Amino acid sequence: MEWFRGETIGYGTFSTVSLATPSNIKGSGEYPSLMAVKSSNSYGGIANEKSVLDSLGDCPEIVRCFGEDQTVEKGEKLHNLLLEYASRGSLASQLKKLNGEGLPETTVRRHTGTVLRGLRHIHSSGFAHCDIKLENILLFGDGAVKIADFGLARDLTASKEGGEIRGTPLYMAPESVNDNEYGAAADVWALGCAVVEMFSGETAWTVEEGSHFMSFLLRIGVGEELPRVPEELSGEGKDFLSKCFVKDPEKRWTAEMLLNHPFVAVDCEDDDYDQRDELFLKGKDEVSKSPRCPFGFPDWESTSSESEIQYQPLDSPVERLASLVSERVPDWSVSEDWVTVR
Ligand SMILES: Nc1ncnc2c1ncn2[C@@H]1O[C@H](COP(=O)(O)OP(=O)(O)OP(=O)(O)O)[C@@H](O)[C@H]1O
Repeated sequence: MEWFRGETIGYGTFSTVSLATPSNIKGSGEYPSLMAVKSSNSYGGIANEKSVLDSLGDCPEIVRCFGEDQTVEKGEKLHNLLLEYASRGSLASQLKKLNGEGLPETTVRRHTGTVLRGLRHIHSSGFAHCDIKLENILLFGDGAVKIADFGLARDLTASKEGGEIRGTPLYMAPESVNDNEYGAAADVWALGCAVVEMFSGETAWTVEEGSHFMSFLLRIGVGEELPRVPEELSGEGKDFLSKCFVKDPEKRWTAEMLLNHPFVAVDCEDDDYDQRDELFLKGKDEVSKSPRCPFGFPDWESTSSESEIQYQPLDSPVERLASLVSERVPDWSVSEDWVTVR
C-alpha cells in the first residue's frame, strides 16, 4: 500500500509516530483513511513488533497493524509500521491534562479490565509485553482502549539468551531487577503500577530528589517495600493491587485470575464516558513522548534493541544492580528526558 506521511503525533525512544493516509483513499479497501505510522531507522524493534502483532492476531484490546514497509526520507532509510490510529492519544497524555489529578475509580476499573483482557490474550498466546505503562495504553475516539508498543515483547517459548534489560525502571518487577526475568507475571506487576498512576496521577514509587538510582532498584528488588497503594482507593482496589504487588512472581495473580477480581469484574456499560473523559475528548493532544523513566537517570545508557545491554550472570542482586549503574547521583527532577533500557 502506498501512503502519505502526515503530522508527527508521538515520539518514542527509537521511533517517531506520525499520521498516515493511504495515497489512494478510494482504492485502499481494507485500510482506514487515517492511520498511525511508527518509523525508525533501526530495524530490530519494528521487526519484533510486527512479528509479535502478527502472532497475536486480531484482539479488540490490542492495537491493529496494517503492515510494514521501508522508505527513504531525507536520505535516511526508515522502517515503518502502519498501525490503527488512536485519536485520543495515550493514557499518559490524557493524564497530563489533569495536572496531577488521577482518573475517577470507575474509569480506572474499566481501563484496567480492558488491559487485563489484552494481557490475557498476549500471555495465552505465549508472549509477555515487557513494557506495560501508561504511554503504551492508547485511547480511541469510540472509547476503545488498546495496548500498543510491542517493540520489547518477548516470546516466552524462546530461550532466554543474552539477558538484555527491558522496560521502564519505575514499572520493573522484582524478578526483572534481580534475575532478569521478564515473564507474564512482570506484566501484571507493571499493570499494578499503571493502576496506581491512573488513579492518583502519581507514579507508584516515590523517589526522593538526590537519591541514587541503584538504591531505587534495590528498593524494588531486595527490600520489603512495595509500590505505594493510594489511601483513597476503595477496598476492592487495594485488594486488587495486593494481588499484583506480590514479590514472588509464582505467587502473583495472573491476568486470567485478576479478571475475576471484583475490582474489574463489574459492568461498567453505563459509565462509558464520565466528565473527565468528555474533557479529554475536547482537548487536542500535544505531540507526546514515550518516556522510559521520569527522572533523568544519567547512569542508564540508551541502546537500541539491535545492540542490547549484555551482562554476565552475577551472584547476588546487589552485584547485578551494581553492574548496571554507575556511581553518579542522578538528577531526580522530573523531566521529559527518560532514559531507555532495552
Ligand atoms: N497507533 C497510535 N496512535 C496514536 N498515537 C500513537 C500510536 N502509537 C504510538 N503513538 C504515540 O507515540 C508515542 C510513542 O510510541 P511508541 O511507544 O510505540 O514508540 P516507542 O519508540 O516504542 O517508544 P518507547 O520509548 O516506549 O519504546 C506513544 O506514547 C503515543 O503517544
